[in-house]
Amino acid sequence: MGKLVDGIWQQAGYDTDNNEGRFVRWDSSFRDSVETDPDARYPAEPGRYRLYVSLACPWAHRTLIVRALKGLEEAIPVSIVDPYMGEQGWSFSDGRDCIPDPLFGARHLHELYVRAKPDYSGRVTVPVLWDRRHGSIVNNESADLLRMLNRAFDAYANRDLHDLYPAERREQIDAVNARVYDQVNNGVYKAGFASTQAAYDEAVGELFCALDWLETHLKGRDWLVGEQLSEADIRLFTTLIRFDAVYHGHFKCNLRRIKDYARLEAYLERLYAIPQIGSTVNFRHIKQHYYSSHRQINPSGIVPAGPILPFL
Ligand SMILES: N[C@@H](CCC(=O)N[C@@H](CS)C(=O)NCC(=O)O)C(=O)O
Repeated sequence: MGKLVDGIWQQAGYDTDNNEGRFVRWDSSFRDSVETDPDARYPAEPGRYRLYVSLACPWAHRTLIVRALKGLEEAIPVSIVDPYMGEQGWSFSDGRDCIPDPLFGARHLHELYVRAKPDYSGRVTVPVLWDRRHGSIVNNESADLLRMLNRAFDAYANRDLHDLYPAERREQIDAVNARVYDQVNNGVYKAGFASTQAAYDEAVGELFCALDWLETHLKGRDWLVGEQLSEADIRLFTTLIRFDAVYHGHFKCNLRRIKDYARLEAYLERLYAIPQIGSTVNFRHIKQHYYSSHRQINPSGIVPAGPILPFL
């Protein structure tokens, strides 16, 4: 595990020492947008952009779901990193379900970051949307990428899909996203990487409080906001689907499993049953990545056999 400092790769874990044992997520660095306007710096064009993802990563997973729901597989090709994130960070390999980098034959994802910005300093994360024309990273923030994939590429989408962020629901979606991001999506990481008991207790308490709230919120509802799937559901799904298999054990989020929440479990199954969503889930990469990469919390790197789940 490491990061780039002035374009040079260095070993670096997550710094919790300066935050009383708390894991603090960094801000994404590349925040440009692909637009429908043909005169924009990054206009939507088929084949021009490439998405770099990990099938293990819940943030990257969001983008794969919207890409599949919209039928953008041909317009936006994808590279899939190896699930093991080792000393060189994310790497490309010819492992099962991996897709190497055809543009530069890169061995590691950090090579792309340096191509985009030779003096880049920061963590090297997925997802990444790469622009072949300018030879740069357009954006590496999944929340932004979801919005782009939702509308900007409509001219090249092979499937009709309703707006996942409709104007009349934005306020509600933003409110749900804010809580789900802090206490659930990032909440599991705050619990898993906490380096003091107090920081762990705080994160786990907030996480299960939020899950209890979601369980109540889903009473009489199929979706988090409104009458149809929205980006809020996709953002929650990628954490829920990993929960019982990884976060419960590896990140010590073990007060309950999703299986123990009747409505959340039914909701998770409803989402998983959507073919374009279910087909993006890869438990082999998910379990392999977390258990083998985070040696600070699982020194042996052993990937557990279970649990036995309906999805696995
Ligand atoms: N805010 C970013 C977070 C992305 C992120 O943290 N990705 C993780 C994988 S799950 C990563 O690439 N981590 C590499 C590292 O920690 O060095 C987003 O939502 O896109």
